[in-house]
Amino acid sequence: MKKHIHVAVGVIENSTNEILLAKRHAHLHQGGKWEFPGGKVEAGETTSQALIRELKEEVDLTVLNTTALMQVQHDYGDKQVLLDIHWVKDFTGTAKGVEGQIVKWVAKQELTQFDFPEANKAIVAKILAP
Ligand SMILES: Nc1nc2c([nH]c(=O)n2[C@@H]2O[C@H](COP(=O)(O)OP(=O)(O)OP(=O)(O)O)[C@@H](O)[C@H]2O)c(=O)[nH]1
Ligand SMILES: [Mg+2]
Repeated sequence: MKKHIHVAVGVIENSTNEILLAKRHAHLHQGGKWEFPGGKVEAGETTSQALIRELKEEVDLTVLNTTALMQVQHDYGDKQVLLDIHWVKDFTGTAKGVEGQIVKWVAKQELTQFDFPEANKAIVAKILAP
């Protein structure tokens, strides 16, 4: 049976309106592509709780609050994902790739130049025309 996974995804925006991207490790699903940091929602967590946990684990940011932005469902063939995307503007700390991944703050207009997983096209469109 195909795997269905629920993913909390953060569009993290800093005070100069840049968005944080991370590069997925080559061995992961959709490896080598850029992503918005986040990860799987675990049993008993809200999306916001999952995102707050993941952003600490992955990029060492302390998030105080998130706001729901949109949901995107996508079938990769091997896997079906439900991306639950939240805006994150309320955080402290300095972003770093805790798991050795490259992280980068990018101006919104430059987002179209990055190679994202297919499901992310709708997210980039929403960021550019909210
Ligand atoms: N984090 C994240 N995942 C995305 C994005 N777009 C997208 O299709 N995905 C997919 O959603 C799933 C998220 O899984 P993940 O690898 O981040 O999950 P995780 O952090 O909990 O990792 P884990 O597998 O080590 O527990 C992957 O299949 C990934 O390909 C995105 O922008 N950010
Ligand atoms: Mg992840």
